[in-house]
Amino acid sequence: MLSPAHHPGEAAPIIELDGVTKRFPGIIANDSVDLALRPGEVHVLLGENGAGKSTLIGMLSGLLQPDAGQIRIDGKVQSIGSPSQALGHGIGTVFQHAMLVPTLTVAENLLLGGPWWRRPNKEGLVEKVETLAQQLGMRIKLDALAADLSLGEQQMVEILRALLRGSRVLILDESTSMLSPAGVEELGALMRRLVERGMALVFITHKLREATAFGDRISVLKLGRKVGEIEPGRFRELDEDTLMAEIVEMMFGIRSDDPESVAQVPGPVDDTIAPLFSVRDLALPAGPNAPGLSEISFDVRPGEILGIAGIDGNGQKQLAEALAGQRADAEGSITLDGAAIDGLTVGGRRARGLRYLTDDRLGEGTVGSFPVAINFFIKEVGAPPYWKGAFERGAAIDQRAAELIKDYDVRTPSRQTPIGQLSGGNVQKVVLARELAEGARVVIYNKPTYGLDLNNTLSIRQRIREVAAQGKAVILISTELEEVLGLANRIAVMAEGRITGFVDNGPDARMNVGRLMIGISQ
Ligand SMILES: Nc1ncnc2c1ncn2[C@@H]1O[C@H](COP(=O)(O)OP(=O)(O)OP(=O)(O)O)[C@@H](O)[C@H]1O
Repeated sequence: MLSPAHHPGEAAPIIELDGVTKRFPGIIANDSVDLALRPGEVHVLLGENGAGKSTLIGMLSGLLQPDAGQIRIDGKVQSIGSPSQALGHGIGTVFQHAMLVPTLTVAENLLLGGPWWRRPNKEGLVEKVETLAQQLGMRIKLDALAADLSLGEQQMVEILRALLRGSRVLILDESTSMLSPAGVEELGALMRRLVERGMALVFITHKLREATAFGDRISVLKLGRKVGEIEPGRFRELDEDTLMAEIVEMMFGIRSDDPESVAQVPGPVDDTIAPLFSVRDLALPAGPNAPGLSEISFDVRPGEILGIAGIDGNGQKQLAEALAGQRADAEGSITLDGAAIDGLTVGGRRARGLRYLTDDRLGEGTVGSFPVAINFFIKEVGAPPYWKGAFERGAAIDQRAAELIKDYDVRTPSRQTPIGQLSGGNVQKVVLARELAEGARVVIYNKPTYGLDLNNTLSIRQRIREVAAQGKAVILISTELEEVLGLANRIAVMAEGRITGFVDNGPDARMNVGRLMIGISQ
C-alpha cells in the first residue's frame, strides 16, 4: 500500500524559477514557467510526454540554458551554467536511467567525480556512507559491482551520491518508472525522510497514485506551460477523488487557447463489419529494461484506425515488434483476414500485407549510407522485379524510385543521395512509400511523427487517414494524445505491458484516455 504523505509548513524557497522560457527550433518547450522549490517539500511535476518536464529539469541541472526568465537561488539571481555548477549550488539530479559505471563497485562509483576526486579517501567515505545510510534507513552494499545491483539499488546509490555531494535540492526524474511496487514504496519512504531533513525534492512521475501519495505540492505542465499548481494546504484538504479529478482536468482538460482542441474527432467504425486483423492473448516475457506484454487482445476492422495511447515505455514498442514478427518469444494468436499469421516470419507477414513503420526510422528503418532509391526496395533485395539474383536492376529501381519520390513528395537532392543526409520528415516519407506503395493491408505505425516539424507532421497524419480510407486496418501507436485523438476511431491505452482500457473516440475521449494513461481505471 502507498503510505499517506504528511505535510510540513511552507518555508522560503531554495530555488525559484521566474518566467523561465526555453525554445527549440519550432517549439516552445517551456513557456514562461514559474516554480518554487521549498525545503521540506516533495514537489511533483506532472504532464504528458512532451509537456516540458525534462526541459525544465535540464535547466535546473545545468544541461540547458533558459532563453528568458530568471533562476533565483536563496533569493539571488544565479545562472546554472553546467552540471558542475548545479552541483555547486546544491542541486543533484537522479536521471531516469542510472548513470553508474557498471564495472566499478558502489564505493568506487561514489568516489568518482565527487569532492574526493583529487584525493580519494575510502575510509572517510565508508564512515559517511554508513552514517547516512543508517539515518535514512538505506541498505548500501559498498563492495558490490554496480552492474550487479537492481535498478532500485542503483537509484539508491545515485541518491546517496547526490547527498554526499551536499545536495539540498534533489531531482528525481521518473525514478519510479522501472521499479517494482516494493521498490516504489521504499523510494517513497526515503523521499519522505529526505524532506524531513530539510531537502527540497522534485519528483517527476506519470502515475497519479504516486503523485498523491508521495507529494506535498503538485505542478502540472501542458504544452510547455504551467497550467496549475496544488499547494500543500489544498493538497491536504481535498479528498483523494476530488484531488484526482482536479489533476486530470488540469492535465487533460481542454484549454480555450489550445490550438489542437478544435481538431476533428473521427467517429467509430461500423462494428458489424468483420475484423481484418485480430490479436488474442498476446504475451511477451519482460526484458532487462523493458516491460513484458500480457493478455493483449484487440480487433481492427478495415478502414479503422485503432490508436494505442500510453506513456512512453509501457510496452508499445514491444507490441509493435511482436505484431511485426520480430519477437520469436511472443505467445498468442494473430490473424489477418481470418488466416493465422503468428507462425510466420517478418518477411512472411509482410508478404501477407502486414507493414510496420518503426519509430527508429534511421536505425532500423533505413540504411543511412545507401542511396534514397535503394532504400525504397531494401526489403526486397534479391527478389524480382528490382533484382535479378544478386544483380540490381538499376533502370527499374531508378524509374520506380522517381515515381515514389514524386508521389510521396520526398525532398531529396537526387535519387542517389545517401538517405542519412535527408531530414527526418523526408526519411519518414521514404519509409511510408516503401511500406505502403504495394500490397499493404494492415499498417502499424509507431510514433510516426516523432521529431518531425509541423508541416511534415500534418502531411504524414493526412497520409495515415488516407491509408485507412482505402480500407486498410491501421494501428497507430503514439505517445502524443493529440495525435491519437485527432486520428483514431477507437483508442486502447497501454500501461505496464497491458491494455488497461478501450475508449471510443468522441467528446469524452480525451478525459477518459487521460485517466487511463495516469493509472485511473474506468
Ligand atoms: N533538444 C531538443 N531539440 C528540439 N526539441 C526538443 C529538444 N528537447 C525537447 N524538445 C521538445 O520540447 C518539448 C518538451 O519536451 P520535454 O522532453 O521537456 O517533455 P517531457 O514533459 O519531459 O516529456 P516526457 O514525459 O516524454 O519525458 C517536446 O515537444 C520536445 O519534442
